Amino acid sequence: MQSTTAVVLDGRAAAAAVKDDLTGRVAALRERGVVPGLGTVLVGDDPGSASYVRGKHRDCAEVGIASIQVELPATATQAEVESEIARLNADPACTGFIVQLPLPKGMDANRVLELVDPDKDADGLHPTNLGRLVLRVREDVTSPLPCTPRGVIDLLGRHDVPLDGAEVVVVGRGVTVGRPIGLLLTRAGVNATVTLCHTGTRDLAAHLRRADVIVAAAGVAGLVRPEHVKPGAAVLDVGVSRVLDPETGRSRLAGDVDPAVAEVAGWLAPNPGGVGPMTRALLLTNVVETAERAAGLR
Ligand SMILES: Nc1nc2c(c(=O)[nH]1)N[C@@H](CN(C=O)c1ccc(C(=O)N[C@@H](CCC(=O)O)C(=O)O)cc1)CN2
Repeated sequence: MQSTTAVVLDGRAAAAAVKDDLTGRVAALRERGVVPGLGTVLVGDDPGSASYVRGKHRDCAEVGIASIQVELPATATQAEVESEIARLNADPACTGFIVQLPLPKGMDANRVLELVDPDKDADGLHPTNLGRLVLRVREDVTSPLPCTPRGVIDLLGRHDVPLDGAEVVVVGRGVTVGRPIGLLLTRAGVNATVTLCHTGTRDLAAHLRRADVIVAAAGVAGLVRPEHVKPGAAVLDVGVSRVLDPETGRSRLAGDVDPAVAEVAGWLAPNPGGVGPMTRALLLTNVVETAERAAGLR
């Protein structure tokens, strides 16, 4: 039995609080005749992606956001996906939408993301919205922000994890987490110093050992081990990969962080139960904020 010392950054509890707040805001919008609606575009039959999309629509039902679900087979062409994007851009019932990533091999995901109307970009991944995040270092960013990085910062803030002047090491340079999170964490008012590590990083262990905060989003099971973590550091496990469980002989999902890190870290966002539920909650937040802006409430 391991003795756990880290404070758990409980994403399920935090997401419940976010959704509770959103429920009241959606009701206020509905009173004004505005019904926020989230659209999702799911291409292919990846069971993980399908399950994430189902979760997003369950969340919508909980807070009163309408759901629009588009599903295309793995054989769909680029043109078919693009025509669904055009349809959602034009649909007044859809106030925000996402394209579930990853798209099947061979599809140009960047082109698809660029076709989403930036004012309906519930993921904050359109180049215009990412560009606004780059440009607005000191003022508030009033455009949608990428959901997972926003969830990470929200979770840290709720637990008073110090970020001002903190050394943050992010592992993974993907577009949904690694690349945008540095932009959010280095904004004036947050003031973290961010190192973005990736598969080309020469001495990852050395970077990890000096971090006050580690955000592990590499998709490599058990990558961050207790000997990599400075005592008292905050560790957020965002990575997901599939591994073979030697005890059951079955494959299962695994995070990037060895659970034994809880004995060294000051705070730990586990996976599952940490950042994942916040990704979903902040997606709803983006949808509600977009509708509030359109209704002149922000
Ligand atoms: N268009 C996007 N695609 C993807 C994103 C994204 O933000 N936008 N992120 C990930 C997947 N993702 C959301 O889409 C996501 C991943 C995990 C979870 C989650 O709640 N996980 C649970 C565990 C799984 C479960 O219980 O079902 C947890 O961590 O506790 C939510 C959303 C890639 N694609």
